[in-house]
Amino acid sequence: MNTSTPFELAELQKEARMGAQGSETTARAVPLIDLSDFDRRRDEITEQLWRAAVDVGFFQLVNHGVPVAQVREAFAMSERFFALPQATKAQWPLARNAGWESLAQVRPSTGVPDQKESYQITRPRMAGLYPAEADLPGFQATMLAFEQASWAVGMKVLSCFAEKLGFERDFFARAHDPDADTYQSTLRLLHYYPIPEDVQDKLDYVRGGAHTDFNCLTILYQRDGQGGLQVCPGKEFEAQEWTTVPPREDLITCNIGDMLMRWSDDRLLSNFHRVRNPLPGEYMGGRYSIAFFCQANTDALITSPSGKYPAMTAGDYLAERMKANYRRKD
Ligand SMILES: O=C(O)CCC(=O)C(=O)O
Ligand SMILES: [Fe+2]
Repeated sequence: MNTSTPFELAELQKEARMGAQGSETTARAVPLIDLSDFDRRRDEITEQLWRAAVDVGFFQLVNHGVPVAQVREAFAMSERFFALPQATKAQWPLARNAGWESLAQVRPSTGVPDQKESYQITRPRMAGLYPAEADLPGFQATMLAFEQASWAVGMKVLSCFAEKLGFERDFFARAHDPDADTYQSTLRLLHYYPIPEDVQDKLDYVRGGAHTDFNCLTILYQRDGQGGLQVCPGKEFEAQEWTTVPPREDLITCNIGDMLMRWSDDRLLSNFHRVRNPLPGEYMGGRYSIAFFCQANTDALITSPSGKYPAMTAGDYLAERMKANYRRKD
């Protein structure tokens, strides 16, 4: 664990203290919220989302409108992508949330690289970063459709938070305008490497280090049987008790990110989460997950109504967080 906290943002100072193993608890549950019949049930759903967001900061959505066939298709494409040779993927190096990296993300909580590779799609920044159609037929179209479907779920949830915060219903949809060239929401394909046999009984718990997300809201897809995700609610971060988030392919896991925490004056708290290594006897193969980060457009000004946080554009905010995560590449 890092003992010094050489970071300026308050979020990063907190994060640098979250690298310990902590303990696991089953005492709290991840709230499950049904989005079916959304327009008619909007008020009821808004109350449920708000309670989950305020109490725990993470929740799962069922009947969210993204067909499970589409989720499976996205995962199948993701597996095909990561199966490409390293040298091929290295042609699309990560820069500003677009492109591929392997073992490059060092979370401030752990100081060691996450045991994963990832590929990020931030639409306005993708020139030269997609595989050729001949090499991976249908990849780009599948991922762009999935990005759009995920954006729609994210904006539905954020529209409920907007109303509770006293903003216009479409406040966040405008701040995440997908047609603007300042758009910076990101679809991230993740692949945690399979655990080699010779270290299976020597693992520490870190596969992906503890962190809060930098964005407004995360939409996360997991695969049945590929667990490991754990969360620690923001308001309980001192206790460092972690709860497992069930990996179910029909659910979307959501968590509040730091942009929304600032925008809501800390009424909505971002939550720490991590991916722990499998324990002896658990599945030791690769873990695939897909995240969609609702990140306000670069020119959106994140203000804190009480003045607790200085106003900052979402572009500057994200750049600062990225710098702290990819220090070695600066
Ligand atoms: O892979 C996961 O389940 C979590 C990924 C994550 O937290 C992230 O990329 O921010
Ligand atoms: Fe995350």
